[in-house]
Amino acid sequence: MYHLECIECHNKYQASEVVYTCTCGGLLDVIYDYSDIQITKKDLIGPLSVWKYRALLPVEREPISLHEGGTPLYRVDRLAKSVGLKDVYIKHEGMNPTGSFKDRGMTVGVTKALELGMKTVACASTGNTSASLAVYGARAGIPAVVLLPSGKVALGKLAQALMHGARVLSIRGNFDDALKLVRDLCDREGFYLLNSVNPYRLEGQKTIAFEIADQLGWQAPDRLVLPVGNAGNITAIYKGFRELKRLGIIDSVPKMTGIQAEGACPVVRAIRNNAAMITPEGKPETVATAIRIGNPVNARKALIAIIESGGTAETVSDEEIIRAQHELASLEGIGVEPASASSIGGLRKLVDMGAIEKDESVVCVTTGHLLKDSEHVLAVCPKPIEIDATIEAVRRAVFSC
Ligand SMILES: Cc1ncc(COP(=O)(O)O)c(C=O)c1O
Ligand SMILES: N[C@@H](CCOP(=O)(O)O)C(=O)O
Repeated sequence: MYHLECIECHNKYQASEVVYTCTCGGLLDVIYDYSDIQITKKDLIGPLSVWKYRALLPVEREPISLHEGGTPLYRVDRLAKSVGLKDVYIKHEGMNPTGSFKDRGMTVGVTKALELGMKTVACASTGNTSASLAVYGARAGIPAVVLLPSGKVALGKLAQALMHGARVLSIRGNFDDALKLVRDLCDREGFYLLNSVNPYRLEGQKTIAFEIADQLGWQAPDRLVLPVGNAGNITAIYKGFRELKRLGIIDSVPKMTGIQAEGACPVVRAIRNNAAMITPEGKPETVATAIRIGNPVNARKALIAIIESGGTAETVSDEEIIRAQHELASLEGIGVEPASASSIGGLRKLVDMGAIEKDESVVCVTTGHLLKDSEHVLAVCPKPIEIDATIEAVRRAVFSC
């Protein structure tokens, strides 16, 4: 049993209602009757996947699934040494079916759409959400409409949305404008909104916490570091860890640590200013297009997650993001898109500042795959060396520095 509840005024809504925010404007959470959920570590033996944790997911029907979740948790000792820590892991969400963590949310969200009898799904996106919605919409056999900020979406993501048959609208405006428009469109046309303001979508994403704890032998790391854009993922993962603690499966919740780009950092500013709410930024800008967001819809939930857990938030420059992306790729063989690399850049910066203790165990979430944004890769890496097709030319090119 579960219902929706406003995080501000605690007004309750039935699970069967199509509602995204409270009448007071507050964000909603899915609240379970936890006394009804009798799961122990023994019930959770078996291969990882989102649907392994079905007892903690708000869905009754057969899921629309492409085997999402079950992503690797890599121990990264060379990176750890380089930043000055002992225990660092990467949870590589780029290994999901469409190459980002959004699939965890969409498998639950699109399944919920069918359960609620919705006929069309829609979202605004900086790229990954739309790629995932297009794929899961196709899998479910229902139309998807996606609104993207014109000229600011990585080609790999755009290609996914197009190939999987979404109706792709390129908006002359930024992501925040597109989100406002799609919310209006969904209200007017009865489309099902699958941005992270939809609390059911975030339920899928909380399984990142379940998997990390599962992979660490039912222990939480001391700290979780991840990029923050629309701020849904940090709140979803925090909820996941809190639920495990409430059920007695883990003993502690990690310090939730959000990283934003310098040019799009309303959450970091709010944390620095001890503010209860963010001040939206009108012109967000960063090389990490996935987190080029000035008015994160889940800001209130994210601030609560960071403050309650004893975490923090920090910015990284575009140069730091690109350096971290190179470092993770070359030191550890893990290829991620720029937004994801911000968590590594942020980790280094926080260690240098003394804000992370040397003996903390840290999991960085890398949210999207390197190949999502190959134009960026080609722009920041050296060009291939073009030579004649002779062994002499090959040897000269191999051995010259
Ligand atoms: C690759 C990637 N990383 C990070 C984020 C930020 O996640 P959130 O919006 O949940 O804060 C996004 C998009 O939202 C993304 O696509
Ligand atoms: N980076 C996101 C932005 C939208 O976030 P959402 O979680 O609210 O859907 C994207 O990939 O579009």
